[in-house]
Amino acid sequence: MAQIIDGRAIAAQVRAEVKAAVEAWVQAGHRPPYLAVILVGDNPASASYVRGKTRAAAEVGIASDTLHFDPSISEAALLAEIARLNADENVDGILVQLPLPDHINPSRVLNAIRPDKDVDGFHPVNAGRLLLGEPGFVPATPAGILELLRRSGIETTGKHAVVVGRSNIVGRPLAALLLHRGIDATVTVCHSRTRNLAALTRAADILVAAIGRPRYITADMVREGAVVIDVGINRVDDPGHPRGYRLVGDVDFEAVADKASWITPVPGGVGPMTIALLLRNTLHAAQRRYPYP
Ligand SMILES: Nc1nc(=O)c2c([nH]1)NC[C@@H]1CN(c3ccc(C(=O)N[C@@H](CCC(=O)O)C(=O)O)cc3)C=[N+]21
Repeated sequence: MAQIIDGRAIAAQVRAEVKAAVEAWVQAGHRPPYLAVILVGDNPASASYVRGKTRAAAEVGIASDTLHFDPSISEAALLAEIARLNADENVDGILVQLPLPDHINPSRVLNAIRPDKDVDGFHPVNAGRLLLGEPGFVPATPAGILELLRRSGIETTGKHAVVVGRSNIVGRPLAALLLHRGIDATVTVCHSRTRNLAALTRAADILVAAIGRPRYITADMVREGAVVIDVGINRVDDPGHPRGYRLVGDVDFEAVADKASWITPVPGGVGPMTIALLLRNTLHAAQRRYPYP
């Protein structure tokens, strides 16, 4: 049976560190870090993630506002809003919650955010810096995964990490991070067109599932003793549950836990780390630091 990587506990530790650093920053005479969150429309999952982020920010002493726009807002109006936040010296971090409505081009919006306020790390400048191994903002989910590995004492040097998923917010930046000096994993990136996926996932010392399909990774796809990181957050209907749904990951948890050496649960694994690392990025934005996890 695998050891469970307790993302809630590790995230609480990161948040406590951020809280202490924010206190020291304010003690030194600075105003508290400030995060502007842009939420367009009323996707219930997005609204709930945004509430989670702003609540967690308040708990560590980071000020924030959620700018909530009607789904009919034009791209031009949204860009004007970002220009205003870019120019506002009292705004340290800007986060545009994804997904955006279909009539808005997400890259045009993300590219408009000043890279030094881009606490999500989605701007091409930050993506490029990450690829080159230069200091910049690292997207919170990949940074959180590295922190989970590091704080669990899991060795990455020379290990074969197999990342399933090539999204701009998880798979690609995580692959870049795993290649960094000091982390030194050997990285394979798989995706929906990969042939014989199971043969590749079975070769993983560290398997990261960021596919977006409930319980896609089954026990036969996992090598005995592998470390399994589940990035999936899938809502599945569950009438027996108070919310009417339940969260499941991209990994068939019970069966895979029997083979793995370490595994992250869903909920309580990567999700809470995403929020904690966003807070750390916001602190670093306020300090005009280009961090490096
Ligand atoms: N611009 C942007 N930045 C993001 O970082 C971003 C985004 N857009 N769009 C959506 C995804 C998703 N995401 C999550 C954050 C926290 C949890 C989280 O805390 N999950 C809890 C459970 C929460 C619950 O119970 O609903 C857990 O896994 O334990 C999940 C998912 C950030 N995202």
